[in-house]
Amino acid sequence: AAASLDADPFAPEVLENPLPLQALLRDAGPVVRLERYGVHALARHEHVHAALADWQTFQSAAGVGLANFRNEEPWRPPSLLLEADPPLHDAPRAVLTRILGPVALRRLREAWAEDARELVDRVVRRTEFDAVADLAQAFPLRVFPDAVGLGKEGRHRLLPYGDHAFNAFGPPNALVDKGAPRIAELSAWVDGQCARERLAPGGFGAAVWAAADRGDITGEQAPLVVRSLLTAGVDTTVHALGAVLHAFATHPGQWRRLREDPRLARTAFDEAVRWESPVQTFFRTATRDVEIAGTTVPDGGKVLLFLGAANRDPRRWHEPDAFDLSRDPSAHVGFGMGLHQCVGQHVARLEAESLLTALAERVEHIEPAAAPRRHLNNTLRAWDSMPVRVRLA
Ligand code: HEM
Ligand SMILES: CC(C)Cc1ccc(C(=O)O)cc1
Repeated sequence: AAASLDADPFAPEVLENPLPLQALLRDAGPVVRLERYGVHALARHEHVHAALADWQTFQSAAGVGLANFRNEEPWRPPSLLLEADPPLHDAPRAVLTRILGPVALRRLREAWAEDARELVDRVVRRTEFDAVADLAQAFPLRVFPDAVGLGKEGRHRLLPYGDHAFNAFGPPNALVDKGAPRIAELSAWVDGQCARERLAPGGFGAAVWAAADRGDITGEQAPLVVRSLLTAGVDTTVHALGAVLHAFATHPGQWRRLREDPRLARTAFDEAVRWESPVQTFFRTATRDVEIAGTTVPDGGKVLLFLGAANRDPRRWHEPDAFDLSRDPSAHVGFGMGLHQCVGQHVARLEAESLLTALAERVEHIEPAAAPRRHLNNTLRAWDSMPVRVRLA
């Protein structure tokens, strides 16, 4: 029978430092029973990868959180991408694939590079600042809402909305309770921003509505597809940028490598997504009694995928705990894998490339100025603050 643990992956001390539990889960066996939540956990790269690739057996339509939509009401109408299986998933996915694809993003490259240079010039002049507030949060919140076509008012609601959405994938714990009082107001605002008339021409949102006009998706689906952008597109990139800045601030040799070869910016970002895994975990639901490495997961059983653990699995990675720009990080599962693999990953990479390239031009050295402070979330590995000191080039 599978090993079983009474550990709580969503306990504050584990969210603060998940590495010990990740190692415990990987070494306990290919499948581990988490008694506390009545779910099975996969933490080795091989099995996480296999489950993500097998969307028929491990579905998303019953929700990718602990809540099982087969017998529980979702807290909001399910996403047509994240919480849908084919065929419902197909058209919304095809629409976003085109809108967020590398070709479509070329038109944003120069504007985002210029925006990053302006922001970096202003921030690094202070030589000491908070890399989270002044860069990791500031840059995405400058460029992404504009790219979607949001109005100027109320953008400060995006982060807390996403923070609650990511907490809601976990169990109903104190972190979910923390976001509950505001979520009705935040949801009303976010849902309002998805209406056709609220979205500026030329943005990702307007492009979704244009797809509805062409009949690629229906008019009822269009606002939900825009909601996906607002839910998934902010907190993820904010905390991934926090991760790459923290990686460079604590690995001066890697910063030197980037300065010598700024083309490494994209690789550096994917290596940081592997090393830190801003999205640590989420679930799938078994669509039949399925045997994994000798353990049977029952039909309807929830399977918790530990992306962060898989991204540091010594069975797959040489020196997994090292942040190393010389490795090829492309097999990481930090963006997922297979049918539901992140459709916004090219947007995230362009944001990171813009910001890191601007920083590498201006900053000769970056280091921590004080201990950083983590932001706890049931799904996201995140920072609240990261004081840094820089020496200008
Ligand atoms: C570094 C930043 C990001 C990370 C780490 C990340 C991570 C992920 C992961 C792990 C998944 C797979 C979920 C699953 O398999 O159930 C995913 C899916 C998705 N992401 Fe991202 N994401 C990021 C940025 C973005 C951005 C910027 C957008 C929008 C512009 C976005 C939109 C989506 C959507 C819509 C899905 C659902 C895709 C589907 O189910 O077909 N993400 N993301
Ligand atoms: C890592 C994923 C759980 C991020 C995410 C969140 C929300 C959506 C949506 O479609 O609302 C899509 C992707």
